[in-house]
Amino acid sequence: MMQQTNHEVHEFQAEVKQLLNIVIHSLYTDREIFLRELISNAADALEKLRYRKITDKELRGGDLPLEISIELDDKKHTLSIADTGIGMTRQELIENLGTIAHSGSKAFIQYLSEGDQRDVNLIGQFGVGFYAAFMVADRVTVETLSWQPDAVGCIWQSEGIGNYTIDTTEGLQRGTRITLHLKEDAQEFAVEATIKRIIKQYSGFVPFSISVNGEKVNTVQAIWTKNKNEVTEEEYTEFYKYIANAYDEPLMRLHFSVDAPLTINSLLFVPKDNFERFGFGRMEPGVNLYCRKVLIQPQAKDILPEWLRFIKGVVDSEELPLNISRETMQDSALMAKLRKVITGRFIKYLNDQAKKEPEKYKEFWQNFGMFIREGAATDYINRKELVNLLRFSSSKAEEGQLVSLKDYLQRMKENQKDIYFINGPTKEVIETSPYLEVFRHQDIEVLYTHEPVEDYILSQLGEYEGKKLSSIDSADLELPESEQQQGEALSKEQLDALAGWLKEVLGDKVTEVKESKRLLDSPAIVLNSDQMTSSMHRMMQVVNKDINTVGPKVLEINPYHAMIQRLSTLKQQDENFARMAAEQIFDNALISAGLIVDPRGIVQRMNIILERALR
Ligand SMILES: Nc1ncnc2c1ncn2[C@@H]1O[C@H](COP(=O)(O)OP(=O)(O)OP(=O)(O)O)[C@@H](O)[C@H]1O
Repeated sequence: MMQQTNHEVHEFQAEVKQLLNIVIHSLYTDREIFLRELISNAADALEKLRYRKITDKELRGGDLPLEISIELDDKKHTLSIADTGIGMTRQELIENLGTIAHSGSKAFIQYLSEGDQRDVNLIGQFGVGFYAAFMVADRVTVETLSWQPDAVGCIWQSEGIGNYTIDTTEGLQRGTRITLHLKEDAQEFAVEATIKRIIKQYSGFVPFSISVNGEKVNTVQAIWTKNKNEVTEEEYTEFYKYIANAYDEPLMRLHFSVDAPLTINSLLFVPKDNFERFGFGRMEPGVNLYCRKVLIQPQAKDILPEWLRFIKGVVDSEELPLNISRETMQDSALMAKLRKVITGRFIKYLNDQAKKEPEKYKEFWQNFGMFIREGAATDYINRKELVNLLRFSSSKAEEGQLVSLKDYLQRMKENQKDIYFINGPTKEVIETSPYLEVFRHQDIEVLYTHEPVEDYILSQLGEYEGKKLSSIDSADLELPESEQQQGEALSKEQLDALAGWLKEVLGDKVTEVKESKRLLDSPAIVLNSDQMTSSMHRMMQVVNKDINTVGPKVLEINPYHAMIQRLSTLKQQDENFARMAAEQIFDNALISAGLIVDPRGIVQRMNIILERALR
């Protein structure tokens, strides 16, 4: 190996420079969060060491107590925070404190640099925590020695502008000491009372001893192993803030213990916000796996199904062997059992919440409904229960009111065989579409779906409690019996002739043209004869970047509609113009179905039609 030079100058990665620039040059009210970020990194390093101790015999400083010590010097205006965790090698220093690896962080920096008063409190959630030190310091020194027996002690230093240096050094003990040389306007952070208050506020639940100038300031406790009535609301909230890296209160909480088939103590939280909704990329799982209060795996991947990645919390099971390796964890029967119990319990909890606290469930649904839908679409084991958690708006729901399949079932008409649904981007758009006409007329409720995945779930499901689930843009729909429409209509012969002619004009775009039994006010409607709904077709158009991927449609026409009657006459008098009108009627129907139509043809046609109308 090449001899390392003692002194090296490195440049920060471009994203880090950008981030530091934001951190240094903007004024934030909550600068004190920097401390929580550093404490949380120290605690992570200690957790990792605790794990190493179980798996690696060859470990430096095996007898050192696992703790965090903060030293303040209000004369020199410094704050230092030391931990006896895993430390970092020279290479790790370069990777960890010179670059940003997490892809979500890049999106986050983008977000921060776009607004004036962006919420910098989000910093901790995007893996850029360490750099928060530069909110209060104009120089930061990191002294560190890795747990690995052959590692060399290193000193990292930077003023947060452009570059940093690394030197090697002797005489360090295992772990990391970070020293902040406080800015002139941040010298309150060398005051003992201030620091103690901040620790109490943000880091009360760090599971390692924290001392300030030699005096211990926190009480270490694993509240998930306690009884519910022994834990206060404040303790729960504080614990949540600690494990979820959050600054607010959780939306929901589930604390439970089971003894069979496994001994489990678990404390799970649903956060207030869902960052995935805002385009910050896919969330990492947020549940830590413990065995008798010892962290076995942080952010464990296999303890919950993927769609539950929004949950933060702790699962502690006595049956987990302490030295279980991450590989065996993945496919062990034990993990599968744990996953089954916890997932089942959480789904049941949500169902109970929906009954007990409907308003809260509504808030949950608005933020996290996407995960429930994902679960219902992908998790075959739990689909049956997840379906009960789905919510929809509907033709009978008030603005903002949510309807479950069960609600629908309860108020269904006696002779009604199907549960009807229809897709569309919003409630307003759906309610002006022709699909609803006959259902509104007969006072039959229709559920509204807004995402293709909902249509996918409902069609996969096929039926609910013995009632068929039917999309009302389907061609072969068994319509409820309705009374004959009144008024003037095309005769049977006229209708057949018009339908035949339309089929010829529209060619491959339609499989069939026929009289509609479901229209009252609209001239025509397009329907699907495959198993897809129009929103699924639309998604295909977008994914394939080709609007022609929509298969042929069934076109139904309304013989009572004046436009259809005139078209029937016009096709004899001026066939060219009638063809144009027919194509326009068809395109209008596609648009009503929410499909993408080539605007060029429409505009050209509309100009000719308008010119004639304005004559
Ligand atoms: N005290 C420490 N001991 C050992 N490694 C550390 C320490 N502080 C930081 N690191 C390393 O530096 C990396 C970057 O830290 P940073 O706070 O920027 O992000 P993070 O900790 O990964 O993300 P988050 O703050 O969201 O937990 C950490 O992942 C860790 O590997």
